[in-house]
Amino acid sequence: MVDEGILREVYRVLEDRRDRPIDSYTSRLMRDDDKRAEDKILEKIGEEAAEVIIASKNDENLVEEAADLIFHTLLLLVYKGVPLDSLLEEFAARRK
Ligand SMILES: N=c1c2ncn([C@@H]3O[C@H](COP(=O)(O)OP(=O)(O)OP(=O)(O)O)[C@@H](O)[C@H]3O)c2ncn1[C@@H]1O[C@H](COP(=O)(O)O)[C@@H](O)[C@H]1O
Repeated sequence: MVDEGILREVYRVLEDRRDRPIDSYTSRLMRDDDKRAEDKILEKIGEEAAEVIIASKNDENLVEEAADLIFHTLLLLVYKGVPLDSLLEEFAARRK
């Protein structure tokens, strides 16, 4: 069983791609070029959200599509400089 530490690990890689860009998918998304980085990431989130809806309706690939949506949302948070702990604290604060 994989534990949730994988999310922290991936987050750390994304912060590294932001701070020390290489030729990779996430570094490219976080770089301003012909399109602004933020717009590229937001566009991906829109696409992935639509794919989650389709996957759910068709009962097909829901886990994969949800992972894509969550991944690109994490990428946005990284790009905006939000620490993972802020997200985790927000969930913890909502816990009743
Ligand atoms: N978890 C992911 C991950 N999930 C999804 N994706 C990418 O997100 C994209 C999903 O977009 P689509 O489903 O629209 O597929 P696509 O048609 O290939 O999309 P486009 O590339 O054309 O936009 C694909 O290119 C996937 O490869 C991811 N890319 C990277 N990671 C993690 O991020 C880390 C850093 O990635 P790199 O920047 O590639 O090193 C990796 O080590 C992984 O742990």
